Amino acid sequence: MAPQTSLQKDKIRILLLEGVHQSAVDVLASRGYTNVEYLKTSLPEDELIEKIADAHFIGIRSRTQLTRKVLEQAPKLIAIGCFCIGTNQVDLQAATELGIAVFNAPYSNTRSVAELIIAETILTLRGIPEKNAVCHRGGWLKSAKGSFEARGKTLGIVGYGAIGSQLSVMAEALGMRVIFFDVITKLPLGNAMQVNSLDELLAQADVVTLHVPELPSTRMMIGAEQLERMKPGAILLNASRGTVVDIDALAEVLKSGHLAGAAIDVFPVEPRGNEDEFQSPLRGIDNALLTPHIGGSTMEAQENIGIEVAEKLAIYSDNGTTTSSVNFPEVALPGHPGVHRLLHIHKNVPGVLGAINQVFSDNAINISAQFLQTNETLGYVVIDVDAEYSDLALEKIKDIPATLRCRVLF
Ligand SMILES: NC(=O)C1=CN([C@@H]2O[C@H](COP(=O)(O)OP(=O)(O)OC[C@H]3O[C@@H](n4cnc5c(N)ncnc54)[C@H](O)[C@@H]3O)[C@@H](O)[C@H]2O)C=CC1
Ligand SMILES: O=C(O)CCC(=O)C(=O)O
Repeated sequence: MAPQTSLQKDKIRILLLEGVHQSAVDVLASRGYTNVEYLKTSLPEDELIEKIADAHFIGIRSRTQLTRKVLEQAPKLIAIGCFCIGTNQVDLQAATELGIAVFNAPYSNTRSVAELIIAETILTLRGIPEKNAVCHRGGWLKSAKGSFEARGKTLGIVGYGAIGSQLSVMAEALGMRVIFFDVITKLPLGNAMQVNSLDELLAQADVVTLHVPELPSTRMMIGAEQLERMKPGAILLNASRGTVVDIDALAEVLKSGHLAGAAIDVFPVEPRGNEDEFQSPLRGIDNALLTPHIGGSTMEAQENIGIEVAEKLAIYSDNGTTTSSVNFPEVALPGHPGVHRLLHIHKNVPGVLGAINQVFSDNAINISAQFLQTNETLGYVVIDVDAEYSDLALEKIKDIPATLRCRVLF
């Protein structure tokens, strides 16, 4: 039988947005979590605030914005599951300050994105987006002009992380020369070569592909200047985040012919769901291959993500384990048969562990096991105690200054 938590499991409310895969619902149900509200789209802020007010867990993809304002109105929220790689849609600092754990699936859709980029590299080098559009209008663009093999061309990867490095190996298998730029010195796979600057990469690459996270330092990293520095006839691919590229400047260089093509999966503003209109300055530009943020949307990836993130949420709820959390100190905890488990999340300031232990000493409560892990901001203390003492201990440790959240697992 699954362990009980501080609430009956059917009282634990889970809000799943953006059509996360059914596998998530199945995993949660198999662990006893059936109080799930499932929506196919993201929600506008006012509706999100209304729904999150009662939620203990929320599952989102890339569209839902969990801002500080939203999180401050989620008094019961224990954890957030990002059913994707990126976590830029969550105000991580606010989540941390509020003691809310954040989980994601850091590798589950890596392969899907890399495969899409390989396909787009070939399609854009052949001018297929434009030829396809012309055919749809009844035209016939049978010509080799502007069509190239991928073999022998230079692929410039910006961000050599999980996706960038996987892509590197696949592109070399096609006979491409691979260069990459990353802010960190990375071990190049195969014959790939790290270059020293973005400008160096832009000057050499026939195809530039972006795989950086959304950060203040990556916002608009490809603007008009960088686009001008790309080789005439080069191609830009973006499946990272929409804020990384100045989309108006990109529309200009596609119209002017400086770039031969682009494939764009992510946009500064994306529709909330499939019913909303997609608006972009790239609409109507034939040599721009546009996709609706589906880099990670394959059946394989979505099913795996559903399982991975739902398991992380359920395990955290069941026994307090935070392994691979994005913002919490990581603790892999054993089971706690026969004892109650107190979870105490606090600001990482001196003296909290001492204050907690003082409570146990003052009240003569025996500790069966204790775990402590901290990161820069948070301290996470887990204490197993005899069942009869857990209510008293919870009451006392809740009042310790610097406490953010505190709960007991039965
Ligand atoms: N289109 C889609 O559906 C998907 C999009 N993504 C996006 O792709 C991004 C990358 O994913 P992963 O490769 O898994 O991330 P990762 O964290 O493994 O790699 C990112 C790399 O970018 C580098 N980097 C950071 N700032 C940089 C800068 N200013 N210049 C150059 N390099 C920089 C990092 O050092 C790291 O090596 C995610 O953060 C997400 O936003 C991820 C999955 C699906
Ligand atoms: O599938 C999604 O909704 C988002 C995919 C993505 O961008 C990510 O994993 O970071």
